Parts: sequence; C-alpha cells; structure tokens
Amino acid sequence: MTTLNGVLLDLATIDQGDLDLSSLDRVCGHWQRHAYTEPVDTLERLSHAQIAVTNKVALDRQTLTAANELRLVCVAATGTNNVDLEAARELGIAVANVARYATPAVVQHVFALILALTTRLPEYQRAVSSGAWQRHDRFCLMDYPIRELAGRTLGIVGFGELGQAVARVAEAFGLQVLIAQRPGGPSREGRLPLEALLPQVDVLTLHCPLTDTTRGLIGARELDLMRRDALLINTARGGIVDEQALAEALRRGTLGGAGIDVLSTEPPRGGNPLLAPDIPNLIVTPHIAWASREARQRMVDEVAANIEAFLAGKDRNRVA
Ligand SMILES: NC(=O)c1ccc[n+]([C@@H]2O[C@H](COP(=O)([O-])OP(=O)(O)OC[C@H]3O[C@@H](n4cnc5c(N)ncnc54)[C@H](O)[C@@H]3O)[C@@H](O)[C@H]2O)c1
Ligand SMILES: O=C(O)[C@H](O)CO
Repeated sequence: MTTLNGVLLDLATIDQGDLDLSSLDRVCGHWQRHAYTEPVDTLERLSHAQIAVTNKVALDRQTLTAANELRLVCVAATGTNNVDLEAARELGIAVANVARYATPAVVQHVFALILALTTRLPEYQRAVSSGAWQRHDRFCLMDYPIRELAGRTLGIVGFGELGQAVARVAEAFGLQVLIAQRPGGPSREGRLPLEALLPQVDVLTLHCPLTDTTRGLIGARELDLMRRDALLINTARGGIVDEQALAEALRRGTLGGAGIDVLSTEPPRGGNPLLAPDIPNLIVTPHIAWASREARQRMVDEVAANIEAFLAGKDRNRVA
C-alpha cells in the first residue's frame, strides 16, 4: 500500500454520487476529498499532496511553484487549459489528462445540437407549449423552416479523437466532411486552410484544444467568411470563439445558428454575450457534452490508471 497523499480538488464536478470510486482508492492510500475548491483555498489544499486531481480548478505557475510536495497532477478531463503545462514541466511536476473517455457522449451532444438547430426543435417545442399548435387551423404548424443534413457539408476544426468520431457519424447522415488544416502543421491531402474551408461549410464544428494559437480562432473575420445560413457548433472550449462577435452575427442574421456547450468563463457568473435573451437560433448548454454517467465512470477509472502507471514509472496520457 502506497503512503502517498492525494487530493481531489473538485470531486462534485465529476461524481454525482452515482460513480464507483474504488479504482481511485486502490491506487492512492489517502485521499482528501473536496466537492469544490475556490482559488483562495487551492494552495492550502495542495500543501501536503503528492497527487492532485483537478477537473476545472486552475493550477497556475504560482500555485504549482508553491506546491512543494506535488509530483503528479491528473486532469480529470481531456482539455488541460486550466493547468500551466509549461510551468509544470519546468518544475518537474508530471501532468496527465484523460483521453477518449467521452467520445460517445460528446458525439451525441454535437449531433443533438446540430439536429435541434436544423429541425428547429426549440421553436416547435415552444409553439406547442404556448398553445400555438392547439389554436392553429391546419394539422401541421410549420412556421420555422426545416433543413436536411443530407447532401450538406460539415467542416471540422481539430481532427483528433472527437473530430474523427464526429466525421464518422456525419457520413452516416449523408454529410460531406471537410477538415481544417492545422496552422503551421504538416499540409495533408484533403485538408483545407481554415479561411478556404469556412465559405464552403453548412455546419462548422470545433474539436481543437484551447491553446495560445486557438484562442479567438473564430472571430468576426472568420464568421463573416461563413455562409449566412451556416451553423457553428462549439463543444471544445469557449475561448476559441469571440463570443461578442458570434452574438452580433446571430443578431444580424449573417450566421444561421449556433450550438454552444462551452463559454469563456464557467460558470458565467459575470454574464456572457451569448446569454442575452434576444439572440436568435442559439442553443447554449452548460458544459455537459462529456457528462454521461458512463463517460464520468470511464474518466475516474482512467485517472486511476494514470496514477498507477505514474507510480510504476510509466508514461500514460502524459501531457507534461
Ligand atoms: N464539451 C465537452 O464536454 C468536452 C469533452 C471532451 C473534450 N472537450 C474538448 O475537446 C477538445 C478535443 O478533444 P479530443 O479528445 O478530440 O482531443 P485530441 O487531442 O484527440 O484532438 C485535438 C485535435 O485538434 C488538433 N488541433 C490543435 N490545434 C488546431 C488548430 N489550430 N486547427 C486545427 N486543428 C487543431 C490537434 O492536432 C488534434 O488532432 C479537448 O481539448 C477539450 O477542450 C470538450
Ligand atoms: O475536456 C473535457 O474532458 C471536458 O470539457 C470536461 O471537462
């Protein structure tokens, strides 16, 4: 039995009391469990820990530098933008993320958003709940134009685990798939620079990480390049999109709609341009694309496997 101390900084963002946490108990002798950790408490909670598990608690350079005993940070997510990876590398603190745990959940969420927007589900649901259908003089109320996906084009930015899984389902819907070339990355056959891809797509879906390069990747200029009836789907990270520019494009009608699962600040306590009630054809969900029970259980078991590998001196899902 190991004598390492572990700290779970934001367990309530992972477990709703519905998960089996025994894999974590097997790999670390002593866990300090916290439902949430506010920034003011982070350092104190890390002070005696050799292993920290964080979903969204930010671990910046200052915090990592002061956490003298820390040897391993396990990010309980694929996105690692809440941890200063460069600082961790310099300080010799290993960081591991969880890859591929949420693919079915995220893919179904991406298509839930695309399908809801193309079939105008929110508007038709409101028409029924407000009594508009009941008052109608014909059998079918069709006030909102419905479109088909078959024969249209889907653009994907970020062709990793999630981008590729979305592409497979897209093909089953009869969508043609175009892939954005990674700036500065190797040019590959069939991939297009973003600015060449944008005017060609009916739906653009984002699956790249949030990094210094992708922050603000989809701004006013990129939105202007898109078709007036195109849809933007963002289940990646809020900071990849200029939210003010997106709100304006939807209001002006220069973009057809958007399905957004992630915002630049979460929770959006200080408000967000995309939460204004007057924006048409916009669906915002509270960062839940990943959150099926099955995916959360896989995540816990993957975090445990990362810790076990680290203790055995092996690299597993290491990002720093
Ligand atoms: N909303 C959610 O619940 C949820 C769940 C899981 C993951 N995510 C987000 O989705 C992201 C992607 O997850 P994944 O599992 O597919 O990761 P991944 O690492 O398998 O794939 C990311 C891909 O993006 C590419 N990329 C990076 N920068 C790019 C750029 N500028 N242009 C084009 N491509 C670029 C990379 O080369 C890689 O192929 C995560 O980083 C995370 O932020 C969100
Ligand atoms: O990156 C991820 O795994 C999801 O956004 C959940 O945190």
